[in-house]
Amino acid sequence: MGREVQVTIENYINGEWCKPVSEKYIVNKNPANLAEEVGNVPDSNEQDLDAAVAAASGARKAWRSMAGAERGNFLYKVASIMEQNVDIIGTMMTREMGKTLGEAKGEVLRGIAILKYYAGEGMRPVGDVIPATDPTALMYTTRVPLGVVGVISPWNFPVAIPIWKIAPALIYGNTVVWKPARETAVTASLVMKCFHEAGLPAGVLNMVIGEGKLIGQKLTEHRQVQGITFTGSNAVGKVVGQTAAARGAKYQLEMGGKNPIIIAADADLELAVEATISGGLRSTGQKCTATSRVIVVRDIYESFRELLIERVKQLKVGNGLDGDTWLGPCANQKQYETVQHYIEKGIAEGAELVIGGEPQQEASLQQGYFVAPVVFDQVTSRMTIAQEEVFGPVLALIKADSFEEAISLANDTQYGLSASIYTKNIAQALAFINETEAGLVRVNAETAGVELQAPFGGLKNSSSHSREQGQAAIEFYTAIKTVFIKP
Ligand SMILES: NC(=O)C1=CN([C@@H]2O[C@H](COP(=O)(O)OP(=O)(O)OC[C@H]3O[C@@H](n4cnc5c(N)ncnc54)[C@H](O)[C@@H]3O)[C@@H](O)[C@H]2O)C=CC1
Ligand SMILES: O=C(O)CCC(=O)C(=O)O
Repeated sequence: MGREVQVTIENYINGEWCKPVSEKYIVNKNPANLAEEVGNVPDSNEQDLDAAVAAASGARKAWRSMAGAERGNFLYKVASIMEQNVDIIGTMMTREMGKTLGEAKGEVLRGIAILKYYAGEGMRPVGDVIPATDPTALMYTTRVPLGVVGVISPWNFPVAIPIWKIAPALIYGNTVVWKPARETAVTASLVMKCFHEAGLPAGVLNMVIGEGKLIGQKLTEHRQVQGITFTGSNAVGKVVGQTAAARGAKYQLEMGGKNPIIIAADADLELAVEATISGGLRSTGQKCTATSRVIVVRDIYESFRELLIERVKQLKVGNGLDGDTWLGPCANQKQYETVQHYIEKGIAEGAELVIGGEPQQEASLQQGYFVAPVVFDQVTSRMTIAQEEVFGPVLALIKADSFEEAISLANDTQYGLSASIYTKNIAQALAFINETEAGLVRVNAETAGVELQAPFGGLKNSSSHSREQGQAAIEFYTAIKTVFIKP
């Protein structure tokens, strides 16, 4: 690939592709090769956002008045268009944020499955009939959409996360203003193109690209936006929640994790090592559900550690478009610097860096944000790398004297998104399920791996205590209306 910019993308407002009012653009580069410019993306301002919110407000009435099945048909169409573009969207995702092509295409397929799932929601029951105290009356609940929903999405799952927010918002009758992460806005525009080609009525879904602290913040503050759904960092999530709450808007936050895997004394070590690697290092560790703390019971600590290191040595770091690459680069400069910061912090606080972290020697890797996957040994729960979200290919090994101590270490964090255990002992598995403070608990499976038909969300500081995906999504995107009819 040369230095030339590949594409210039635009905002999508009221059914049309629009230049940003500022006419300013930012260049997105390939994190695997910074010489490659992937696209020019709009640097929008408040006027672009106002136009998008006005379009979404204008489209509300007609969209919510349609039958659910009719709204569902649009989502089926989007899914079918996306099915024809899996390679294009997947390849762009890899070029724009670095994850391997296999993972990127897998994510597009997941987006398609989510669209189909929510398309079907348009035909499923809403509400209950509730006996009224007056036997001649009919009392029941129905659900109404919130109105305009603001979707603020991150760069780590640039297709699946926005779709798991946009699809339920639309099927339940809301209109949407979407602010994708600027870092993956070209991929976002390909997703938007699928909605456009499906013939969605003008204004129902709008996309404005720009800096989070401007467009995201203004979207959150906007009086004509009735709900805000956010996935990203805890620092920004807190501000989004406070801003929305201050003006009485509904909000939903999915934020960080510091997810533990417990390796019990009776675990199948081969399987546990595979799950640790897959959960911790796939997508270069940039998942909110990524395994970052590996809590191993003393009896098997040494054997597990040796197996893990041997296996990590085999992982091939490289450009995600190359077929033999297992691990791509960090997605952007900020993320790369964050990972370097935590590696230095881990060493400074006395953890032993057993493998990884060193600069890449291969010439082809010098131009990107590559980090060799890291395993830290001798980590204690009070160290920064055991407490703060790294969001990179860094595993922290923590030794537990007993199963009980392993659970208490697992819970020793402000976060509570996902947690897993490897054990063959049913009593231990049940104790883990009962006592672990996490919204997603997995036995003999890795910490990552969210299923679209099941509720997803965290405890403690990982979320605003709401749930996304599956039928749980209806709770955020609608309000209950209780109806009483007397003949
Ligand atoms: N839970 C998750 O899946 C994710 C977690 N993160 C965490 O966040 C860290 C930093 O990554 P960032 O990309 O900087 O995350 P971020 O929280 O800044 O970005 C997430 C989204 O929020 C937008 N945003 C930024 N400032 C905003 C504001 N003031 N008001 C409204 N929206 C705003 C961004 O443009 C993006 O669309 C990562 O190292 C990781 O720890 C990042 C991405 C996803
Ligand atoms: O584990 C997954 O598949 C989903 C991860 C996720 O939701 C995130 O990183 O934001």
